[in-house]
Amino acid sequence: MPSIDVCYSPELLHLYELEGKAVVAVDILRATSTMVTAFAHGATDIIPVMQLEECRALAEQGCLTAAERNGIKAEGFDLGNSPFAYMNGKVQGRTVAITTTNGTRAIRLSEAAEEIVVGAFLNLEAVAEHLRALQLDVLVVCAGWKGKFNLEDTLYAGALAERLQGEFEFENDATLASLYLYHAAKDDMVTFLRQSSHVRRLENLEIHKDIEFCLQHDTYNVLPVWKGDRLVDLKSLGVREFGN
Ligand SMILES: O=C(O)[C@H](CS(=O)(=O)O)OP(=O)(O)O
Ligand SMILES: [Mg+2]
Repeated sequence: MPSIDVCYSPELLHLYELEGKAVVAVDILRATSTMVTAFAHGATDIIPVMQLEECRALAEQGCLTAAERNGIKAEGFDLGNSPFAYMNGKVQGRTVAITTTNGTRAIRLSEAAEEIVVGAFLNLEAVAEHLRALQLDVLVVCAGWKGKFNLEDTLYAGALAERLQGEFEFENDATLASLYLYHAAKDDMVTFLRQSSHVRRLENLEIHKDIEFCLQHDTYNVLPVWKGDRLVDLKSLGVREFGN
């Protein structure tokens, strides 16, 4: 039986073997939720990069550029990190180059893995289905916040563990702890997260709508995976609700 484990921060990745594993990179608020939304609304591919300058330079290759630092859209870029900015047709048929505070870092630091999948509550079942078919050991890599633990990515790890329970062995207590937290939170995650650091940090930025949206389960049948130097959607393009 394959296993599932959870790494609470990209800074802890040196403790884990990535070779031969499937990494699920997650940054619920908001980078990976936004990437999933971008694919659901027609983005052809996404290039996650770590630095603002690297991202800016990709405009010359015809990319739409998206950048966020500390919750705010960085100046001079086409888009920020709100999923709602990706729903208006702007990304249809386009390559999006994106850099965010935490999420793009989690993806790029996982490149030694056999497979990198981008996870969010929005595409939870699409990722679970893919992992069942792959039969590789899984490591959920939480983006956290600036190297530290966060609650929302841990809840996602718990939700994925719940979907895979019985089919994947729980590698250690990190998976179990994530699952217990998810059980405590799942009936009302918005309230559960009210005291969390991200929600408190960004409460003045009026992103409550974003938070509620990013906590919705199974909205999109989208499966972003790392291919070469970018993310592509294995389920291909277009706006689809789950099950269609
Ligand atoms: O835009 C976000 O939600 C966060 C901002 S912050 O780092 O929590 O201030 O960035 P992300 O890379 O999506 O975690
Ligand atoms: Mg985050």
